[in-house]
Amino acid sequence: MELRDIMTEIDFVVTEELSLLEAIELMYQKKWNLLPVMNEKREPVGVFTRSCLYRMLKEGCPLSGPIKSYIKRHVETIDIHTPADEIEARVKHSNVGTGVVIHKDGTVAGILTKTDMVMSLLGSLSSLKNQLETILAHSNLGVMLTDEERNIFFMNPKLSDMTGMAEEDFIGQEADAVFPALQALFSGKDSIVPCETKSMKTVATVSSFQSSELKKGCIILFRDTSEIEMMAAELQTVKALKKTLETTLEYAYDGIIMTDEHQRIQMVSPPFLDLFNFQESELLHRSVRTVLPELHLCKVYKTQSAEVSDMMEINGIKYIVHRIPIMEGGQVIGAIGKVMFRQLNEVNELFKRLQRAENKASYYHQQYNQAESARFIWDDIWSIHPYMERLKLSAAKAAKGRSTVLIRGESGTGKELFAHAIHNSSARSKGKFVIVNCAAIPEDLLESEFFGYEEGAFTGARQKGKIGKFDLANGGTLFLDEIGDMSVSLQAKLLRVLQEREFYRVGGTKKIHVDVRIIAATNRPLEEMVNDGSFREDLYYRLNVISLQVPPLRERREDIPFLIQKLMEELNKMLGTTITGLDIASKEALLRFNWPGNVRELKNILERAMTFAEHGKIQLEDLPDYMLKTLPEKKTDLSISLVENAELETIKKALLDMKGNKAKAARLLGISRSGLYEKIKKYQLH
Ligand SMILES: Nc1ncnc2c1ncn2[C@@H]1O[C@H](COP(=O)(O)OP(=O)(O)OP(=O)(O)O)[C@@H](O)[C@H]1O
Repeated sequence: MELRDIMTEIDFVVTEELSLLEAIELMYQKKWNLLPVMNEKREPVGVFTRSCLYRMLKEGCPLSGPIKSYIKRHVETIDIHTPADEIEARVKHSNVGTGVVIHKDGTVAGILTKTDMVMSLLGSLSSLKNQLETILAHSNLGVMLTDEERNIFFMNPKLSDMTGMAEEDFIGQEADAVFPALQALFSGKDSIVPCETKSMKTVATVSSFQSSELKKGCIILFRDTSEIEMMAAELQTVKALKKTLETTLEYAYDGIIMTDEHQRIQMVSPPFLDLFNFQESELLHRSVRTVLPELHLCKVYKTQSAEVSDMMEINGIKYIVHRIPIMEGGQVIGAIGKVMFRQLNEVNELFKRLQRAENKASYYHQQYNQAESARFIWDDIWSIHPYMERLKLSAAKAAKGRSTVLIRGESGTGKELFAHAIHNSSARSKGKFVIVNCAAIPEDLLESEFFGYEEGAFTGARQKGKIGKFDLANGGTLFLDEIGDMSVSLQAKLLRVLQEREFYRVGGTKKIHVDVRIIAATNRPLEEMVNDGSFREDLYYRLNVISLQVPPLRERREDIPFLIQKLMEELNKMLGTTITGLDIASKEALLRFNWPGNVRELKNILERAMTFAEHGKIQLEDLPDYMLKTLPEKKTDLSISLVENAELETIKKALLDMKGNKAKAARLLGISRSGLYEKIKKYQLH
């Protein structure tokens, strides 16, 4: 097209006197984009464009008066020698501020351009384009642009990665031919579609664009779903972990509290809430320092190290607390507080039990070390009962001689104690005190236990031989406990040794002479056994040279309080306890009980009660059921008044303090001896 053709479409207007307003009106009326500008000789000097007008309006140019001066300032002429076709091209493609200057003869004088305007517009457009390109290049979304016909004209590097194809392979292609899945997007059926690409799974979304400046078309975004799947899986794991943690906290035996890096409470276990009587809402997201200062959890935020097994006291109750910081990258990002409370008593109890067991073990160890030597003396036989005191005196006298002693009495009355004390106060006290429990050794071993055996006496027997108890006790005392339980045949052998003071070892031929003192004990009715033939009469007479009868506890009830006191002192040492006494009810129960097992039973019951006692004193509930159930009824004729009761207690105490000495007790009480005897009779204190 000739330039002339362009210009012929435009009416030439004399603009010398043209006001701006008129120029605008003219351009709008004629729908012109260009307004040729003529000089006074009606020669065209330039072209005025709509954008020039807009700019003038924006800059606040007066709406009247000639525009020539403005044109002179803002419109410039380019080189006249510019080739016509280039000028034509530039005119055609120019949007703003460009015009053609035509000479009177119709030849082109040059191009008028608003260079500064065009350049700045182009400059900002290109920097915007650069920015867009950078964003698209680094985006982790695949981006594809299509024109109105859905032909691809752009794709970013990420989409090349996703598809494994170069940009050139796509450009110009129809998008839905390359990705058939996109048809559903273009048709509006789906707003998001899965799209299999070569290297990964993606989903695609589409949105259309339309601009007067740009072409119409679509933007298609491809998103890598493996990332989303990974995030979803991670989220799932986090959710599962949270649930596990919540369940653990719910069933944790201890009180547990967790805080974040700002010391705000994030989680609390139900036992913790129970313990401090809180609702969860009162603690969650609040500062642990404010709501639970006594926990001192903030310490670990400073020290950054765990504090394990600290003792804490809240409202007078002791707890064990662990404070543990949660660290990440050398920073405290939270803390855990663990309060142990329920186990504390159990731990204490276990600890106490362990201590008792240890004490007991060392006690027995001590006793074991003392075996084969008599451990007890007269002072170890605790009693205030006059009969017992007399018995001890008689036994002490008997100890001085060489005669055999037979100690009779119910089980647990202290017969063995007497045997020890007799040995210890005898001339043989430096010799061994050897105990044989005739009821505990199997019948067929009893003989070898007594007399020992020679080397090689039995096949399979210990080749070295064995020394018997008689041998062992040579020069000392042999205590034959439970003598009534010995077989008749062995009774004969024993009798022979007692008579001849000599014996043969099992399998031996050599006579062995011994100097042994025999003390025997039994709770069996030997006389009846002699009558029915189960105990040899001659042995009975041989043993029954000096006979001591130890009375059962129920026949010497005055001894009970004294024994309780002494046994408790001993047991406190042995068990490591600090029990100070008994309450009235339990004391009364112990006094009333019949004690079939005598002192041994009393000792066992006290040991058990002291183990269970929790308040420093034994109470009724600490005594065994079997005992409480078998308590004899209170004697009605003994029902006494409060005053009498006080009197009875005072007399008992006086007797106890004076170790049963009635004369001293009467003096202590300030009454006559006969007066005391009367009271003893009245209160059946025998
Ligand atoms: N008077 C006492 N003083 C101190 N402890 C006593 C007294 N009487 C008995 N005991 C204690 O009672 C327990 C039983 O005593 P012991 O073994 O001497 O009785 P026993 O009559 O020999 O019994 P068994 O006939 O069953 O052998 C022992 O622990 C002993 O220390």
